[in-house]
Amino acid sequence: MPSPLFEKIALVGIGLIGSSLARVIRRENLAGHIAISTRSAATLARAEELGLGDSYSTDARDAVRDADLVIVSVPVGSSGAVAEDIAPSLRKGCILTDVGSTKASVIAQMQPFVPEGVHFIPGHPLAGTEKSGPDAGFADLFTNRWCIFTPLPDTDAEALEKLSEFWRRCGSNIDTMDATHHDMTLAIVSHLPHIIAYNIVGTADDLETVTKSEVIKYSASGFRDFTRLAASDPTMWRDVCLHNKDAILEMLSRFSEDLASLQRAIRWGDGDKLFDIFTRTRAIRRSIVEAGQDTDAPDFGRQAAERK
Ligand SMILES: NC(=O)C1=CN([C@@H]2O[C@H](COP(=O)(O)OP(=O)(O)OC[C@H]3O[C@@H](n4cnc5c(N)ncnc54)[C@H](O)[C@@H]3O)[C@@H](O)[C@H]2O)C=CC1
Ligand SMILES: O=C(O)C(=O)Cc1ccc(O)cc1
Repeated sequence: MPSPLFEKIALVGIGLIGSSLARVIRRENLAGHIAISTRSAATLARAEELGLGDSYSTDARDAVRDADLVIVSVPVGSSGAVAEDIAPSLRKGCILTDVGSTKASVIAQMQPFVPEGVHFIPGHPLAGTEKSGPDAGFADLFTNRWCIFTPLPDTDAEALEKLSEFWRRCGSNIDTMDATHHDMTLAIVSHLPHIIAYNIVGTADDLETVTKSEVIKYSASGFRDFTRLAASDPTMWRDVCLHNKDAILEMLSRFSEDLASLQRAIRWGDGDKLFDIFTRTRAIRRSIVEAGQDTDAPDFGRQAAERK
């Protein structure tokens, strides 16, 4: 077993992502000490019952003191308040990172509070589920998933490499990009799918002719995938929408234009157009599967291991 990468890791927020980190940090022996902090006493008590850490506090300042890695895993709208709270207790030389689904807003909220000598490296693991809370996490969540960093111009290369090594040991592949590009990309591949899911499930629920029991009865199809996404945490997704507003609105307007074009093809019976669009999108799915990127495939783990 290699020696721990960090002496003390502080996890601020112990929901799906924080608790998955706690579990993989323990399994891979990545920290000499895991300090856990979260706002709610009940959540903290549950984390303790689950044995996720070595120390527990509702006071984030206590948890981060002497930590050489601090990971903030809270809804993106709370990042600024957390940064302001913990700033005076951060150890000089420590790495401060986050896992938020949006990056420009998190940087704007957190950076002003980052003390001189602390390495702030914004991050985002592209791994998750519709579940939340400390019971929902699992150690393999990050296996063969991307973790994207959006470093700032003055980010220390050594600190970035150390944090990359941490995420590699959590099982992830690393990529870096600027925050604006991240937010645009994630708006289309992650934020819009969730918004569309919330919308379609809400629409179905509103329809008086499609009673709730029919929604349940016939949902063993594409609709079922939407209901999974639409069960995602409301606080988290409210914050994503409010904090990636411009990119989401841009992608929604493109989406609406393309949907209107599809609607027109259906209205006018333009079968060729429909066939062309559906053929193009099928090719995209096939290229994902052929590239071995279909993480839902039953043998994805094996395929990924063989590629390494
Ligand atoms: N759920 C997912 O699939 C993914 C989520 N993310 C990001 O990870 C972050 C955390 O999400 P989850 O773990 O899913 O959420 P969660 O709802 O499971 O957990 C959030 C945690 O933050 C704590 N918290 C909330 N406000 C706080 C505050 N002001 N101070 C201290 N603690 C606070 C809660 O008590 C809870 O422990 C979010 O920023 C989200 O955008 C990133 C990748 C995937
Ligand atoms: O559950 C799913 O399908 C997800 O897409 C999970 C997810 C949600 C938010 C992120 O920022 C990253 C991953």
